[in-house]
Amino acid sequence: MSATDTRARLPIANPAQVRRAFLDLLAADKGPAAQVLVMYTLAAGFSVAIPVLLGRVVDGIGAGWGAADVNLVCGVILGCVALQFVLSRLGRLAGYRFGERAAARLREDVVARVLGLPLDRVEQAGRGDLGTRTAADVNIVADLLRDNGPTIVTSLIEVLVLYIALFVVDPLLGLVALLTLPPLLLAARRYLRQANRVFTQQRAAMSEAAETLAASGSGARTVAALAMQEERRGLGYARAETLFGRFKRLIRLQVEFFFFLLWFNRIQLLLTVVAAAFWYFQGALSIGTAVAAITVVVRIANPTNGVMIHLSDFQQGAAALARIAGVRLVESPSREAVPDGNDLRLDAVTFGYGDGPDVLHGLSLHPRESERLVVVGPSGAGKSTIARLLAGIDRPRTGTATLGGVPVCDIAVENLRRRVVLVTQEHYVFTATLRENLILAAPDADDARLVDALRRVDAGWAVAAGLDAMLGPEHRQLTTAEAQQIALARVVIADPPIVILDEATAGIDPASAGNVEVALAAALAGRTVIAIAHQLQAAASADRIAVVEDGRIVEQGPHDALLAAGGVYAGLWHAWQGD
Ligand SMILES: Nc1ncnc2c1ncn2[C@@H]1O[C@H](COP(=O)(O)OP(=O)(O)OP(=O)(O)O)[C@@H](O)[C@H]1O
Repeated sequence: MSATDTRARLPIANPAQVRRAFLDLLAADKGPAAQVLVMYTLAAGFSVAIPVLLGRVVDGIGAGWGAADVNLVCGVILGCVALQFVLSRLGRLAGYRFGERAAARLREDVVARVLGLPLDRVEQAGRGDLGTRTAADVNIVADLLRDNGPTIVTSLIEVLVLYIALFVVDPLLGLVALLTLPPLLLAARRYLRQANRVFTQQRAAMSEAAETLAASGSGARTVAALAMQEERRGLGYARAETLFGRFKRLIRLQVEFFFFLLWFNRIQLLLTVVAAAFWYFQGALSIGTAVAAITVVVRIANPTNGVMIHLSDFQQGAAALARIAGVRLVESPSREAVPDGNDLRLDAVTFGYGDGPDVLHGLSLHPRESERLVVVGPSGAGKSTIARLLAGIDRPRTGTATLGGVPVCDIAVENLRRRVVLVTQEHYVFTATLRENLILAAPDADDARLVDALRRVDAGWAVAAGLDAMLGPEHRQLTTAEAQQIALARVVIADPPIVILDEATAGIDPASAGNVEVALAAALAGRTVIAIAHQLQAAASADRIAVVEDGRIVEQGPHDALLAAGGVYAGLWHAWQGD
């Protein structure tokens, strides 16, 4: 199968869909979300009371208050400080709890959705895109919900309450402070627009870089065999360079905006001080009111900066959520058809990958029950594509691929895999226990059935290790032959009537070939087998051989008959024999 770097990316949710996804997250935990909001609002209220009361003390001293009055108000101020501290801590704690729960829900949801995606869509999307969405993007949204989200909400509430308080203290000074806001809002809007664009580009560049890295890593042997190291390295550097450029642009934008913020705070304070001084000397306001208003404006700077600085986090979170919610937009055709029996067949199918040309041209193939059918043909003829259509991974463009009279792609995956199992060269062993690796094939299988399957595929080493043994790179690293035995044990456990083998035994070193042969014979006994073969050795003993050339079946029959016919198969056979 050829791997390309131009992939059909998964969709990205539009702003309305992102809002919906965000509201869904909030709605799933309404109570705690409301609790966070109430605590922060109360904390902001007490925080605003402090400068207002301070102004009272200043005016009170001017009006001849005694020590008892001053002490009383100062005591109230201290009480406000304590309450504000306690409430904001409690709010933060509730915010963290809410954020953690929401992040966990999001993570579980996206993993479940990715696992439910049609296989051809997963392949088209590529590991980089899916990996970025399920890991990096979920982390960004989780951070937003846990850390920056509560900070933005607190800061926003505090800013609102402080402006209201400023108007209550002195409407004219409130107006002066408010007049400085339009330039800030305009600058924030401009910054967000640019940052959004750069951030989206940066995320895309990150996916591309991850994709290139994953493809070069998993295809390392092919890269080495085709001497493509320089090309892959060049592509990797180019993608990393693009990513670095996007990072730099984002940071430059942030630095410029933060510099603007610094000057905004200073100018807002300067204007308020000048206006307060002017109206004080005019006798329009008391010194206490001036002190209270100026203290409020000083306090406004911090939460304003908090909101502004975290706005880009909010935006990054929204962009990440758009990518996560995009996974939901992939249409998964409903698979509710129920096959009547296990008759698997291709009838006049044409198929091509993506928008590419047809690679199968009106091909028909009908494996009979318990038949051992071997499909041979030159490289690129379409053998693996036939296996994919039979296994229900891809849907034909025209013609039909049916099992028990219904389209294979319309059968629920769990139902289909009980009847048809595809074994490829890629035998994935998960970092998990041996039991967990086996039980994937039949979740209700008990230990005795698992051990029996291991014995049947001659995996004595696995029986000795025990079902609780951990497998995977950091535990027990399996050889290719051992991984293959696990894959074949899964077939025995799943016990399907039909098995499709796509180069399942390729890549095995001759020393282990004996073990694998035993395992294979055990896994295939009594089943209908469709084997895609490169080694013609396997074909000689087949019930029937189908020869594929350029997406068409050009010959069919048993080995001896095809050899005697002297056609394409005979040519391949003699070439393989080295005659
Ligand atoms: N994912 C894909 N995207 C685009 N084209 C593909 C893809 N997989 C296969 N093809 C193309 O489809 C055609 C048939 O490929 P297929 O892998 O089915 O052939 P094959 O006979 O199994 O070849 P091989 O023996 O080399 O595996 C080839 O031209 C191949 O380049």
